[in-house]
Amino acid sequence: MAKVRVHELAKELGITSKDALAKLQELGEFVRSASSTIEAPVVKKLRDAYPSGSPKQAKASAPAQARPAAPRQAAPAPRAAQPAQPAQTAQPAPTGQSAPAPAAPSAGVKPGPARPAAPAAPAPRPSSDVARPASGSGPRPGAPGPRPGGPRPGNNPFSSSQGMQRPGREERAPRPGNNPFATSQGMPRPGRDGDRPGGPRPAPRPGGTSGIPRPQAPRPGAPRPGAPRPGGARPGAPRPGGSGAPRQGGGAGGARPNPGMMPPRSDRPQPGARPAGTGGRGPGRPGGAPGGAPAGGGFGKGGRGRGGTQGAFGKGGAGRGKQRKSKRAKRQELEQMSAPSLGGVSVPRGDGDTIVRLRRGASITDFAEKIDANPASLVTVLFHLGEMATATQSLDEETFSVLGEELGYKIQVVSPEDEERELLESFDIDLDAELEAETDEELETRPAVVTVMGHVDHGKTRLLDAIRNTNVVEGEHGGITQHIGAYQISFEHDGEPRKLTFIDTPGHEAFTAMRARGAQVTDIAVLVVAADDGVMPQTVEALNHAQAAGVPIVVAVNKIDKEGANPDKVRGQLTEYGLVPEEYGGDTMFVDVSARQSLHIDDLISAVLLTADAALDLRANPNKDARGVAIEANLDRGRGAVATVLVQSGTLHVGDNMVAGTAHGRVRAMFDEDGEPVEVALPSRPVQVLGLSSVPRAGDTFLVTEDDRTARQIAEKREAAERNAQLAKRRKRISLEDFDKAVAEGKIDTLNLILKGDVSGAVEALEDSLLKIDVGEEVQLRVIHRGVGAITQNDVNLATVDNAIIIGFNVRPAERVAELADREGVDMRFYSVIYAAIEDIELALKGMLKPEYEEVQLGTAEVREIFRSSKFGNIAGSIVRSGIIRRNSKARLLRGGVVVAENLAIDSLKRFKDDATEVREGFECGIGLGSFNDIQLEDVIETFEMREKPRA
Ligand SMILES: Nc1nc2c(ncn2[C@@H]2O[C@H](COP(=O)(O)OP(=O)(O)OP(=O)(O)O)[C@@H](O)[C@H]2O)c(=O)[nH]1
Repeated sequence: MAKVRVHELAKELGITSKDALAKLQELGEFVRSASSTIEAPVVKKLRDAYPSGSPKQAKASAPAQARPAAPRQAAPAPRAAQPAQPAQTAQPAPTGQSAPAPAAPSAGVKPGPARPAAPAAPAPRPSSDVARPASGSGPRPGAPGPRPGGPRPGNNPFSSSQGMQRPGREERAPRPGNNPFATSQGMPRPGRDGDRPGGPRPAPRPGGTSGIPRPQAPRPGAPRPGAPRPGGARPGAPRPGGSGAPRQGGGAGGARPNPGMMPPRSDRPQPGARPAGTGGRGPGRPGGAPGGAPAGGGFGKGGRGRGGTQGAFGKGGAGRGKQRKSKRAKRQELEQMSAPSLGGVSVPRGDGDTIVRLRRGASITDFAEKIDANPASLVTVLFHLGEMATATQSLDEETFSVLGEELGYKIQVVSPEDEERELLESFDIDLDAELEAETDEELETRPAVVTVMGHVDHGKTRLLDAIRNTNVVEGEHGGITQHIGAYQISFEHDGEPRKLTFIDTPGHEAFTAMRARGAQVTDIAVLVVAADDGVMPQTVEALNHAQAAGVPIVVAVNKIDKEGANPDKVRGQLTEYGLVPEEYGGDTMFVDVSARQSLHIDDLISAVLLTADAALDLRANPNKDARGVAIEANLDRGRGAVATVLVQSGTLHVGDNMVAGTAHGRVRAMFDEDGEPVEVALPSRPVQVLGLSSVPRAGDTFLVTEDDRTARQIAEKREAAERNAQLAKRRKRISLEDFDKAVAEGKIDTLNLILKGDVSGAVEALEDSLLKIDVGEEVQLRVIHRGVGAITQNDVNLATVDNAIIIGFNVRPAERVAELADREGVDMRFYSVIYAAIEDIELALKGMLKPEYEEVQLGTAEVREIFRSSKFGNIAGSIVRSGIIRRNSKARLLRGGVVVAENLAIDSLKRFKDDATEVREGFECGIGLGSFNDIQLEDVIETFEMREKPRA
């Protein structure tokens, strides 16, 4: 006679399979699942337990039986993930709303009692779940394991959670990650759930714990249970394999065994690190702890036997199963011990402190590469954390940190400088280590590199010419002098020939542009101030740039030949900016010169040399592959990419393989500033290089590699990184709103400001007032630059380099500067009232500034025709009357000048048959307003967007 299965017997007795299983467990019979067959003696035992077939008896006994399990849950967990158990115990707590208190622990142990209680629960449940408790009171036909409430995806490797169907997914609010228009691709931020309209989402739990929102307890399986995950508030977040509460049996040794709770592979012991295992492992062992029903959810050893009956006899079957295991299986098992199974995939797990460094804009594939995981598995894990991303899609820092935290890794998204360092390290090139390893013997003196800066028309170009003509030692150059971006002169100083390199691109534009790329080229700055004009806004700007870069300054007081020249006034003025002349007891050298008349140019050069000798250690190792910076570059019709590079260390030879930024190639030829061919270029030597594949940017670093392949690969990697970084949204540096966050995270402790105003008095007043703000101990306020006039590209560059915020007082950005600031993520603020600026800064320092938004109209369109589509609803054939109509922008509908519908969006936008992103004034288009269909002829569709409001 065929052996009877648990569910059949349960049916016969008029109880649920679950209750039958619970009862069996209580009776000391270890049965794996409802579909397991049981031996006659066991059948009898169960029959005896239900003489009248009343399920009530079974239910009544359940809490008592569950109770012993409770201490287990509370017991200190031996494994890292086990402390996650509180989530399980916490889970049932809300169940108590509808079930008696003892049911709480039992829910984690044994869902039996919880389930009957559920029908009384008013909590919202998805229909399938609601149906299930109802059936729980009577025999459940044909439930050989999976519950009738729906298929149990337990054994489905693609299933979202091993054990249970995931509740209420479809009724959840769309995750931001799935929204292609979302501003961040990220996960729900900490605390965001609370902000969500309607509060936390109800997360009906499958399997009968009733539809209660998950408490914001540490997720079972979270590596650090004490630390709630940033996304921890996602109530309905899928649970990793077998994780706690949803699988009611998970809590205490899988007291309610169920195939759905089994790990994807029956022979794989669920690592203790995963939640269900926390309960399942120990007590699941045959003859285990109190309440320790074996074979818990397939985690216990007893559950490993193939047939259902083995389960009923516990130990024996398990033992044999173990013996039969092959070495390979054992190895796999071992591997799995450290590989949490989240959503049916196994991923190598970190210990919580393992640091993984990723480039900005890195993708899942990059992360997978670092932890030696399958990218597809990580995609699945991420999906289970509520975020959808492809393997190659760039993720932001927060998404990575959530993913990393789940898997036990600390993710560090590295800065472009670190990124560059790491990129080179992957080619076994460590420039820092290389420099550090250089001994004094290897280092040789190199010429100083000088940049000339100053206000417009104060004579920078003229001075550079004058200096160039002072090239007295090697005066016999034969070629035609040409501008290549830099030149070198030889000069006799103290009876010794000395060389100096001048960057021939006057002004601080080049200077900051290079600094913005992380290239520190200049050793010394010559600040040119016209003696007849005195200190002017750009003088101050230049000075600030040099000081911010920590570069010593020599002041050239120019145009002393002019009438009205007052060099002393210049000295006095600059003293106010911290440049105190030597003759006044300071340490800055001032030299009065006339560029036009070439007066005292020698003195100026001597002053530069003296300052260099006094302040700088100008040495480099010439005996290695060259490293340096591209100063400028252009595409020449005949010669291809022509780049002027400055060798900073090593020696550059014709024939070397080099990579400069994203350009690479073999040095075909080199020329100096006189157009003369050069074979080798030593440190501090600027040369024009031919042979690169493309044009590098000013400030791109270059280096010589052993072979052309390495050069090419570095260039390609840089290009890819750049592309990724672009994709990973624009760089957000620091804004007033997130200043406090950055401080809290320890990223910054100083708020750098650049102040620009219409008149100097206002700027000074603003600065004075700002510096009076009491900012407390932890943060500092620093004005790194102040000036009069429009906000320039230089201001933005400086803000980029020094992570500053630009305050514009009665001034606006110059042309294209706003775009640049936007691209670089520089926060610019405009004010016309000083106290408003002060108030904002103060609020920002206290972390209380919130952005304000205002509506800005984009355009209007008049409806001329209505197309009815069964698929898309009504489409408004319209003509754009003003501005532009942009897809996905917000919209409202006006009829006769009256708003008839708000909160609409341009859901679809077409020009004839083609999709359009935007349609301009005067053009016709088809507009779909989503599900809104009440469109009439002559209606006006008005579109607008919300923009951050500039503070007055
Ligand atoms: N009298 C006199 N005029 C000078 C001297 N140096 C420069 N100039 C004049 O000042 C004007 C501006 O000189 P530039 O060298 O072009 O000044 P700059 O600072 O390079 O100017 P921008 O490139 O516009 O920033 C020219 O007409 C020069 O001839 C000087 O020492 N004496």
